Amino acid sequence: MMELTIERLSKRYGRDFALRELSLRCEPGMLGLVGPNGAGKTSLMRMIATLLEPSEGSIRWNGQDIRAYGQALRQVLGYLPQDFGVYPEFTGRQFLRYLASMKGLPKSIVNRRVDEVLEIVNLEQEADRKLPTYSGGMKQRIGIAQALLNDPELLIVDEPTAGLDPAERVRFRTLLASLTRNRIIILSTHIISDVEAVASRLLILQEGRVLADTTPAMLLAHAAGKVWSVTTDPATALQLQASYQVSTMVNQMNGITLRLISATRPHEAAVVVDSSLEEAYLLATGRQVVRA
Ligand SMILES: Nc1ncnc2c1ncn2[C@@H]1O[C@H](COP(=O)(O)OP(=O)(O)OP(=O)(O)O)[C@@H](O)[C@H]1O
Repeated sequence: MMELTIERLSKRYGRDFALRELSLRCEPGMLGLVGPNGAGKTSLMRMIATLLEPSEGSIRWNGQDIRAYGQALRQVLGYLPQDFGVYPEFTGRQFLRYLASMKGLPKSIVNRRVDEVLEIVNLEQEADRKLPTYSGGMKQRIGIAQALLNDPELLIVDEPTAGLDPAERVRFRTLLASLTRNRIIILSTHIISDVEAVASRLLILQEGRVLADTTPAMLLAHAAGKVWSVTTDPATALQLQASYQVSTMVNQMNGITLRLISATRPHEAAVVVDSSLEEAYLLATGRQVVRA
């Protein structure tokens, strides 16, 4: 059995809620946790990882309160925090061996398991280099490697692609996609394309509340017919930008092409286009734009 159940979970700092009455039931697959900075993603993940005490509510793993698991939770949980620091004096391999013993892996299997996780994250070639010589993407892959040492059933990854270049992001995404079988992965990001192809479910948080509990397909379906493209002169483009949510604006030979989000036709020359997931997300989270 693999089931994470969260009921009416809240986190308060003084009078401010970082998270407010969140309820959620997760089964194997990837849950993309998306929302702007400050939405409450890190607070939620730290509470699931038992690093932060909830103000109210419960988190259960297979029916049992996670705090009751104590040390046994280390067998189940893998966590890559947002501010994952590495020890400069270690090589990748030494670092993983060190963490493996910290996590209580039996001595007899440490070396073998470290080799296995190095292979999973494709860092065998670089394993004997010192960590400060790693690129941002390689550091994040070492971060995933350490989270995988215990082959966790619940893997929590907080904003792993921040600071990575596009090629490293794609590579990291592919790596995570390969890990979704037989485990629950919770991945937080404010870059929707990070979870687009891999998340079976999207939880959109805003100001500590669940704005939508949905799937990429459902989010896209909701945006159908509401994304438009129009090519126009610079003055009209500026007017449209002031009145609508604009997702892209590209200078062309014959004017400026805008993609914008609107329930009704925003301009007589506008045509409906297929929505990207990012546009569907903008639609779901966007503030109501007051028409000029
Ligand atoms: N230790 C703290 N003391 C006071 N307020 C806090 C503390 N930690 C977080 N908060 C507040 O709680 C809210 C949610 O923060 P949280 O870090 O969970 O959001 P987030 O979605 O992970 O954002 P980010 O992507 O920036 O980490 C924010 O308004 C934040 O300022």
